[in-house]
Amino acid sequence: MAASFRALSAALPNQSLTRSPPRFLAACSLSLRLNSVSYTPRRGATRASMAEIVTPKSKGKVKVFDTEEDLAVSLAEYAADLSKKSAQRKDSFTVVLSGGSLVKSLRKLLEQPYIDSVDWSKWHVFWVDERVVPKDHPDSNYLLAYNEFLSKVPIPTGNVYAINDALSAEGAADDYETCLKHLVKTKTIDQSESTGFPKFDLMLMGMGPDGHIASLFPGHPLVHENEKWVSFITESPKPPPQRISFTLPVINSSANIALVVAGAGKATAVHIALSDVSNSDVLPVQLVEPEGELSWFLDKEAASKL
Ligand SMILES: O=C(O)[C@H](O)[C@@H](O)[C@H](O)[C@H](O)COP(=O)(O)O
Repeated sequence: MAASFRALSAALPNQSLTRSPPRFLAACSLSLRLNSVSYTPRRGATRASMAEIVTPKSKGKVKVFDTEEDLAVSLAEYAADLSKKSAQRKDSFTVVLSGGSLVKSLRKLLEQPYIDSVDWSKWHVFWVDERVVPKDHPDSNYLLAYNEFLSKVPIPTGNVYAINDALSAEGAADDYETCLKHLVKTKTIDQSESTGFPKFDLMLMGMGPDGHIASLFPGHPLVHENEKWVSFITESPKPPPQRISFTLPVINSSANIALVVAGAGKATAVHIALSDVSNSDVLPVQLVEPEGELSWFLDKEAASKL
């Protein structure tokens, strides 16, 4: 698909709201269909070029952007739309963040029109995983999100749910689970009618080059935890070793999940996740199948093996 994508993106800049006829990509193990779309996001944002890959529903909607900058523009529009729809319906918009490069990709929400139009007072922010370090430690996902995003938007401080960094990994996981249970009881967080697990409005996650999501790593037993809401790991292959993580059933009870993946180092895992190649060790990312909608935001390097 690499060559087809390059050809398509070269053709995109001069189009406006046009959609080319679907193209079938013989090179893919899955019959992926590519629709090219050039669109102008909301007033104030710059134009972005994008290709959509049509996959079976369970694999989600896949958008491939020419650049990470275009990806960030579209991600802001996506998050702002969900925030608006949710705010029309209820008092809270529950958003879950991962660590890593995802947070930087949220930067366009800090610009117009979103910074003024999003109802930040309704946002409640959680972490799908957190490193068990003090909140002011450079490895802290909370610190990263605070520095890059949370300190720049008017989300009430009481709506930001960081872990208790005075506890052990096990203690912090239990404490976070108790916090979620309380918020489900008070109806700040929705609850899935089918699974009983919390149902977050939007989960924004990165993916590691090995196909891990949150702190669910390939081959680790935590991937199969299906009772707890939040669990812990003390020997994470990605440093630091001590982490807490939402479990897969919580992740999969979400109303919306965005997997935000950029860079050539992720291309193999993206290919495995979106194609039908059979691999003996299923990657955690392959197990993401939310109750609601799954959307992939890829740059062309991450999509280069599709
Ligand atoms: O705390 C963490 O380490 C993360 O939550 C982790 O799951 C991350 O999202 C991926 O490793 C992708 O990270 P990058 O986007 O930085 O590669």
